[in-house]
Amino acid sequence: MHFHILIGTTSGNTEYLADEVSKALIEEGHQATLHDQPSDTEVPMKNAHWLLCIATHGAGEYADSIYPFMQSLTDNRPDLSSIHYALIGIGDSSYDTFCQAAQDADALLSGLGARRICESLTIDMFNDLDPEANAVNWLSTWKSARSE
Ligand SMILES: Cc1cc2nc3c(=O)[nH]c(=O)nc-3n(C[C@H](O)[C@H](O)[C@H](O)COP(=O)(O)O)c2cc1C
Repeated sequence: MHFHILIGTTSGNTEYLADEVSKALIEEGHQATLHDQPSDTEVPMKNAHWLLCIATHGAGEYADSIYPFMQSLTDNRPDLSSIHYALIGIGDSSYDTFCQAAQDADALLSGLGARRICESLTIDMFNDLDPEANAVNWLSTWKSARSE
């Protein structure tokens, strides 16, 4: 299966995490394409599996690299009914707006018809000692949801 990994990062932590997830998928024989500046000309907008890895910045805002893509979805409202997605939110629980961007992305995508296939993972950079390992472990949740 081919997975498109959409990265929302400002300072690079999420890119590192997405790389580790991508390696784990490839080791299992899947294809993975990393989109470090997602755009609707490059990310397949039909019949695709997306894994969004999104950090929250500002006061609950999308991280810089994915902000334009999310804005484009908000403005253009494409039909995403053939998209399956899963979501890893990255944030810091010392902020009131903990992982707000991932929650907003979830609401936006489901409102455009995309189907989330498993519970999202929330990574707390304040407390989580090994975020990359947590994300790779969580992949098994996603994989078992796909096989149902
Ligand atoms: C200026 C700034 C604002 C932040 N705002 C939030 C926030 O509102 N909510 C949250 O959960 N985390 C917030 N964070 C924490 C980041 O999500 C966390 O540091 C994350 O690892 C950044 O990922 P990145 O390196 O991929 O950009 C903020 C971090 C910074 C530096």
